[in-house]
Amino acid sequence: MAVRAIEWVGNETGLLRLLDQTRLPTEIEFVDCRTVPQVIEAIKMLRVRGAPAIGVSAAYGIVLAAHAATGDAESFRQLMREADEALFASRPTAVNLGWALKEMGQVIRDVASRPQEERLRALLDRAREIESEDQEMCMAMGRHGGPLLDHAKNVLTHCNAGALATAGEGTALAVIFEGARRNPGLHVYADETRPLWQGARLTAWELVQNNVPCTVICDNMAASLMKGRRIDAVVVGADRITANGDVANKIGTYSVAVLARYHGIPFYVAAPSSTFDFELASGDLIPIEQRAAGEVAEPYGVRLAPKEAGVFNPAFDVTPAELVTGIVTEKGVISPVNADAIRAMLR
Ligand SMILES: CSC[C@@H](O)[C@@H](O)C(=O)COP(=O)(O)O
Repeated sequence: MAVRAIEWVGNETGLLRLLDQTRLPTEIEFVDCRTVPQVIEAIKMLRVRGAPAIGVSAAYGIVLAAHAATGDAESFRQLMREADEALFASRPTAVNLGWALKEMGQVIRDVASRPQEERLRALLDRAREIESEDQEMCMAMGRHGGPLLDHAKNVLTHCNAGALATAGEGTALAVIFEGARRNPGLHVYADETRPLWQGARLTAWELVQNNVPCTVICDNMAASLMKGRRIDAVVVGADRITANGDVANKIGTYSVAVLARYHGIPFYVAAPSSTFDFELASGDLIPIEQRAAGEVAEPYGVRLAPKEAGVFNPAFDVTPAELVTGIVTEKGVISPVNADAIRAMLR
């Protein structure tokens, strides 16, 4: 992708530049964040979104928080604690956010007593590493997952798990891009992904940019395509995978998984190790973000449902492990999915 979704601009005292994903695909606009509240606003409003991307942004958010620190170790720790808690609370489901903050927490502990320039340098170094590790994990997922699509003509994906959602080429889209390089006829169906159209606006945009043939479908069309044998595989990303292999991802993923099982179509999840949460035994323990009613009833200011109607708007659902054919990680494909296989591969 020519434009970068996330970029740290400058040295230790620089700023975080985010591609404003709410404006895509019609406008390429950036937001410059110089403070933690600006990063939190960008995460909450989905200017930056996708599990790995919000983890990387939060890591840079900690560097921004440290700009304001001038005092001793204790006041530095206090300031960092406040920033960590505020960033952590910005979105609840993707575990990458908490994972990245934990990584930064280790640096905070190590450098609290050091001079301010050293603190900033160490924090920026770790945030940059988190970003480049994510890039490498994306590449590795592509390498491991691409061959799964060698014999596919049509692949379906849901939401956006591409370059916009990560620091690299994506998770599910890294697999699909590599699949398309190996198997140039590959065509992608992109679920539009209601209510915020991450599929129609973002995935289709990325596929077009990369010259991969794609067709946008409404979320309720996959069943009919599958029945007509027009989908050979499904590849999606994940926001959190629990110890037993249950997968939280964008709302609607679960229905795609059920449909895939019914029609005998392989259903793959692509996710880096930062998306695994071994502390949660199963998917019913994952906190699911509830978002504003207006996203469903009045998207982009156009009222669709009467004001008096109730609205249910969970941002994610959980697909049980038994519906997942395999999980593509940076270490390889885990298949069939079970807790022991996951631990053995990632530890
Ligand atoms: C590599 S991104 C994987 C997931 O984070 C993605 O599929 C997803 O559900 C994103 O949801 P969003 O609400 O747009 O942040």
